[in-house]
Order: sequence, then C-alpha cells, then structure tokens
Amino acid sequence: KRGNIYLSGAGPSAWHEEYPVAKGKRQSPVDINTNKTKFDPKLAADPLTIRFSDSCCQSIVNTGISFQVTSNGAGCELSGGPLDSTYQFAQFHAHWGAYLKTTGSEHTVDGVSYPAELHLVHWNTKYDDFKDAVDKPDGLAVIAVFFKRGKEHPGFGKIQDLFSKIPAKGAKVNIDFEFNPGLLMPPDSENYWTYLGSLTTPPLYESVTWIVMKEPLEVSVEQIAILRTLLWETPNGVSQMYNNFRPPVPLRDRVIRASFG
Ligand SMILES: CC[C@H](CNC(=O)c1ccc(S(N)(=O)=O)cc1)c1ccc2[nH]ccc2c1
Ligand SMILES: [Zn+2]
Repeated sequence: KRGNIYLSGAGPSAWHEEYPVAKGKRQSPVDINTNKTKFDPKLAADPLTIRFSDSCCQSIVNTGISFQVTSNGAGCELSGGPLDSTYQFAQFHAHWGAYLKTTGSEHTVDGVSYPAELHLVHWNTKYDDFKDAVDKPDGLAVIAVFFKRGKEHPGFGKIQDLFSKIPAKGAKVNIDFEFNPGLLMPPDSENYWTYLGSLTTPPLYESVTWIVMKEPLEVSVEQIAILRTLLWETPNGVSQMYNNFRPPVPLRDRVIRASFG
C-alpha cells in the first residue's frame, strides 16, 4: 500500500522526491565512526540529567510504522549534556529488522547494526508544545538506545504484552499500569555520542539533537521476534512489521561528540 513509507516505491532512497531535505546537511541516522568522534569534556562536566516518572506513560498506539508509547511528560525531563534547555518526554517507539538478519537499528557503530533501536523523543519546553517544536532546529532531543540479544527484559515485556491489542494502524489502548521509561535506559547511561540531526522518517525535519547511548540494552531473542508480531499495511496486504528503519545517511560537515574519553 502506498501508505507504507518503507515499502512503497523505492523506500527511503526515494524519500527525497517528496522531501528534498532527505539530502540535507543534518540528516539522520548516521554511522558512528568511533575513530572520528571527538571527546568533549564539556559534556562530562555538565552531565545529562534524565528524569522519568512511574506515571507518565498513558497509551500505546500502532502508528503504522512502529508502536508508540505516548506520554503527557509529567515528571519526565531531559537537560544538561549537549542541551541548552529543558526538554520534555513525549513518546518512545522503536525500529527493527527481519528474522535472522543482523540489520534493524538506524544508527550503526563502525558500520555494525544492532537488531533494534529504541527512540525516546523529547521536545524543547521553550516552545509551546510538541507540534510547535517538531520543526525547529533545537526543537527535539531523542535518546537512542540500541537493543542487543541477551537476557530477557521483563519491563519491556510488559509493553510488548500490549502489542496484541493494537493489531492495526491507528489502534490505541490505555496503559493502566505504572511503567517508568527509565527502565529502558542501559545500566550505564553516562557514555553517549551526540550530534545534530533529523527525524528519521518523513517529513525528516532537521530538528533533533541526537543522544545515542553507547551501551546497548539487553533483551531476549524472543522479545526481538515479538516486535515483528506488530502488523502494518504493505503493497501485498497486511503483514508483519519489520525493516522499519532508515539506513545511515552521509555525516556531511558534522562531528559526533563523545561524553567519554
Ligand atoms: C511532523 C512529524 C510528526 C510525526 N513524527 C514524529 O513525531 C517523529 C518523532 C520521532 C522520530 S525519530 N525516528 O527520528 O525518533 C520520527 C518522527 C507529526 C506529524 C503530524 C502531527 N500533528 C500533530 C503533531 C504532529 C507531529
Ligand atoms: Zn525513531
């Protein structure tokens, strides 16, 4: 179906036809070449402050390209590190690959993909709301957390238990239990890379300060597979959702800074 931005036409490589900014100077995702990142002591001097609360996740929706846990942002704020103001949490979602494939994440590290990548999206509270912030150069801050196969993550499992309730695009259910998105942070969230980039889906606004956690989060192989039990529309009808990731684009004239030496 035309609606599927990854599977209609030539997919991400054709997005520039409708969204010329796809070939812009601060697009995302990118490959993080660890030989070219630059340690910035200022990032270590002013640590990232990540605050989440137990009561901020309200609902989960099938957006047609991922699941999305939506929040009113209460008590969930991000500041410090590369950020010059306070950003409020809005939602988290993920991107992942296909069965038995190694691709799936959007950012790569020295050319290596992870099986999935979580995005925790925040908007700059200097703007009135998310919609006002979404297209401003300092409008959004997204924390990216790589998933790697390992031990089960029971917390993320509670979110995945809701997938069967959102079988189609637009389906939405309330989250009536406490879920603290902080559970989805890797054990060490001090070490991260940061650079100025964009939304990784159309309209690809160049509005995101990316904060990519160096340490991945472990989830089980079954949990990676459960991501693919979500459904989306494809040119051949409704099928399992996977490969909902944009491959890395050129870094252009940017340096990725590291909070660690
Ligand atoms: C302008 C687009 C926006 C919907 N898209 C997003 O919010 C979004 C957020 C994060 C990422 S990623 N993968 O880079 O983390 C990609 C897309 C969007 C679209 C229509 C809207 N109407 C009201 C609000 C609103 C927001
Ligand atoms: Zn994303």
